Amino acid sequence: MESLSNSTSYPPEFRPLLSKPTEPEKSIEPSLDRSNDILIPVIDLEHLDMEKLRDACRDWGIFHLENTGIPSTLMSQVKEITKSVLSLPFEEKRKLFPVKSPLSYFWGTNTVTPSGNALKRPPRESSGQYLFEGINVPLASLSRLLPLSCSDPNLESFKVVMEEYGKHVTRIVDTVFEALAETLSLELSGDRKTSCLSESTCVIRVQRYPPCTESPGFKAHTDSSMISIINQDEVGGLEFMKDGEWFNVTPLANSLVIGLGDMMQVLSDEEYKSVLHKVGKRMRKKERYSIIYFVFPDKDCMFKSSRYKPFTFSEYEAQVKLDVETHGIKVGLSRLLSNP
Ligand SMILES: O=C(O)CCC(=O)C(=O)O
Ligand SMILES: [Fe+2]
Repeated sequence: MESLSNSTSYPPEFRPLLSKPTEPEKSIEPSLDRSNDILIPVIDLEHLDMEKLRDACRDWGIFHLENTGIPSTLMSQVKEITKSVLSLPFEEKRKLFPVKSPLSYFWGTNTVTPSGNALKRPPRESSGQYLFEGINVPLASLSRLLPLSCSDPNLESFKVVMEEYGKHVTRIVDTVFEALAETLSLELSGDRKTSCLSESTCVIRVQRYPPCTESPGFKAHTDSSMISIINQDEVGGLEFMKDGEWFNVTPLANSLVIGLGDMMQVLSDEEYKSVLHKVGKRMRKKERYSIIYFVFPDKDCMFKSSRYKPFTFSEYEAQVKLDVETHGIKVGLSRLLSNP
């Protein structure tokens, strides 16, 4: 059972909503509909089956990736250090990862754009409806953690482990992206490929969802990324939409979840679709952690396709940010249709 002794590690708005340890323990929460568990395709990175990969992308937009080559010790370290850092007292997280710095701590869905960037303003009152918190870790800015790391040994490990994890995921993304290009018969030059998978804009986001009776974690959205690599823990809660219905992504040990983002939808000329997903209600007594790696194109990467007006990635990001700030939701690619 989760102890509430660490409730001060949560934002004050979350605290009244956390599950009480005195509530009766149930193995399955009534709100967690197991009938919607579904086995998404499992792709073996060591023995890539192109046909299976194409079907997974065309019919699902989301799949498990196994045999990723990430050492199991590193996987455990990533999870442990994520837990340690996010369990620091709330005020300490704010101090260590200020809102305006690249390595920023955020909480509540209204503080983060769907492309994974923290909005530069404090959370609104209404942010209590979806409860989660996280730290944005742009890989290119990790070295800035160094001066901070003397003050807390956790931070030194956080930096080292995230850098190591980042290297592995970059390798994985490279292989997966090349395979996807092959399934689409896309002839991409080296420069185009580098521009589609910009290392300078890659972001890891570590997230924590509190034990909570009623509130879900993250509202339905598509990612603005090319590809997102979700490392969810055994608590589960990740859901996606297929043929108009929500399904649970049942956690699969030793694997990563690959989700296609909006930029893959455009690059593939809609052969593949970005996956609509959310984090729903979970086991009420358990915290949930996820580590997500978003791969974005370069800011000036230009996209030309049959359905959309030509645009650069930074134009898309700006549109998404504007929509989120003015309407509270991401409108997404439909903004850029050539024939709306
Ligand atoms: O926490 C998760 O598993 C997914 C969160 C998510 O979809 C996102 O951060 O874009
Ligand atoms: Fe997402």
